[in-house]
Amino acid sequence: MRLQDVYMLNVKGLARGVFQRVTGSAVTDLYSPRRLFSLTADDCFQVGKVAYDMGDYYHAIPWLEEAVSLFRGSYGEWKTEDEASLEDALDHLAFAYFQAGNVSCALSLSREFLLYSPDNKRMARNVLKYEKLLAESPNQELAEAVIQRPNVPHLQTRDTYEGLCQTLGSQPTHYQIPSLYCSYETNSSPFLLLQPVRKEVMHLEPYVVLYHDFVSDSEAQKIRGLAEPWLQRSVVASGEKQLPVEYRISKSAWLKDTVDPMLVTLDHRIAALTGLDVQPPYAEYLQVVNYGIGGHYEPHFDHATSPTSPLYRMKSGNRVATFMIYLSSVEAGGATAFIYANFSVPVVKNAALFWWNLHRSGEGDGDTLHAGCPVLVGDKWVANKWIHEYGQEFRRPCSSSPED
Ligand SMILES: O=C(O)CCC(=O)C(=O)O
Ligand SMILES: [Fe+2]
Repeated sequence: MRLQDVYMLNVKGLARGVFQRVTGSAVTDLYSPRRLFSLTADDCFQVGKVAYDMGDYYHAIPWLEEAVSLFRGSYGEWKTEDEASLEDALDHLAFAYFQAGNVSCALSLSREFLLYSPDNKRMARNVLKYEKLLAESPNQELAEAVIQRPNVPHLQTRDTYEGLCQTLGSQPTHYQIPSLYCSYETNSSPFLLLQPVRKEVMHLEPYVVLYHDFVSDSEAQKIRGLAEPWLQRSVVASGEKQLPVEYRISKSAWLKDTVDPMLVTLDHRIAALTGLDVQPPYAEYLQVVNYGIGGHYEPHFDHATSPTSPLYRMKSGNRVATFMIYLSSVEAGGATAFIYANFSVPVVKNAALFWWNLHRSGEGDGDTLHAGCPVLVGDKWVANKWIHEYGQEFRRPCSSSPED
């Protein structure tokens, strides 16, 4: 349902196995599967039932509609794996419509139910109730109640966020801005002089750059393999505690440099490229993150915004910068969206995204609000290296100007 909302997918299409965004009359393919895997009536019923049980009729109705229409089409053909039937779907859909204020739909579906189960007393009572309601206020018949999508209270930036996720990172106008250029980065490091890294400036304020082929395929695979046995549901800082939350759905693991010498090499490469000190305690261990289908990280800041944040336990200040490596590709979805800066970066396997979270004054840069869009198809892996303020005093000198 999250995927359906964020990518504006239509239920009929999903049930047929296609991933299309439908806005008005425009239809865009977000993913073209090589083979169509369609959903059964029972599959659609199960999805609708999840929403129904939460009282979320906005999502329940289209899924139950699809279930009813598929069950109708195959009535009499009984599939052994089916848990539900046309009657179950009609029953749930009728009640969902009633709850949503559409009594006439509730009535006709209930009558249809009685054709198949004429002895059902509960349904017979419902039919009488709906008939009475309609007789009392005949306008109900016309009431095409529009149900609102359940609101996600903490996500005020939802529309911008979803728009940026839907474009899947393609923002052509950005490539027409001359200050956004590509170059070979050596950063005066002897290490990089021998093998420069291809740098793509994505945005200036906040400064966000993408380093292509920062790791090799085998390094990415190795990092994923090292983390895999340690993966656990991701948490976020909430006050002084760390908690699992709906707005961050992924698994993650911390990898100490002592786990494998390759991680030391990786640190040296990050240090050469950023010019920053990434030795503990000036940077955190590598955090490897895995998102499954529907996994996401809604808009957030990487730096602490409260003085009681557990991020300060390292006693090396706030997170001055983020260095995030894409350890996999994805088939669809999963872009990294910068909400206020209004751009998104597609998942580019082996590339690394770097940005400053803090101004030179030490103040958090509110324009770095960003998110990991839900994965539509695929298995997304990233690794975060969070670099702290202390240790960088001569590498990124501070400034009193709040703009710097
Ligand atoms: O997965 C992404 O694209 C973003 C991840 C992120 O922002 C984080 O882990 O803090
Ligand atoms: Fe983040």
